Amino acid sequence: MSATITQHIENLDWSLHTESLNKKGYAVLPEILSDQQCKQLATSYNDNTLYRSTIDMKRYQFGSGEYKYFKYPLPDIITQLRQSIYPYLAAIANDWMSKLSIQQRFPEQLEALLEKCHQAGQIRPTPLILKYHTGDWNALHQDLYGKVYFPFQIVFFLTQAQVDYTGGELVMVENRPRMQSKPIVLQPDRGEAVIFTTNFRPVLGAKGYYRTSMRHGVSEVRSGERINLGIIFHDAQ
Ligand SMILES: O=C(O)CCC(=O)C(=O)O
Ligand SMILES: [Fe+2]
Repeated sequence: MSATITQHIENLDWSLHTESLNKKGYAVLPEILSDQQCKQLATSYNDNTLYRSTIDMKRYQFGSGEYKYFKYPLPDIITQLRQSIYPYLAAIANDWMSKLSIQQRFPEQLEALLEKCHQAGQIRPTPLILKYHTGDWNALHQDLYGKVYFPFQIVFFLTQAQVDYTGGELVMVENRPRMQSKPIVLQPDRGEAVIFTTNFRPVLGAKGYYRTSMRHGVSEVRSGERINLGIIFHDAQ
């Protein structure tokens, strides 16, 4: 694994990000990717040897825009990010399962989670790269892809808001049982990343922990071109 990415991930303030995930269901990671890395990943959108499929979002009524799923073996940088971030999130995931009295526990290393996916017939890689132009958007959704799913995912911003595009905010909606939903709207800088809840998280109420579920999407891009990298940890059916 590349020392620089692993080191960089180790040096993040994980107690701060853990607190943010526990309190809000998301955390913004500062300056994860360099401008050069963002540029390289964004350019690789056009290299079709890297992908297993291309999705026209309009065709599936997912919104408007296009995305591509990477094939295995993933580009090194994606493998490194996925492997080095996973253990921090697995610890939080297990704490969440225990708070919600759910038996399930997640392994400490990504390889073991992927093994579980494979045993469940989920063998296709899920990291993806998304490209939106003026007028494009992404409907609110969840990325579960099968019985085995990890409660966190990450989206990396490869283009710069107000420079490369306007609009195109990352939108999250938290469904609170018997209450109105909470909207969250973020527009991080290029190189930053947002970790968020894939499905649900524990919230402490008067009678103990209850679940709130989260969906995410992207508001309409008003101008320009917006390219993001999504890292989902479980494989798909
Ligand atoms: O384009 C975005 O910011 C969101 C992409 C997305 O839905 C994902 O990464 O799962
Ligand atoms: Fe998504």
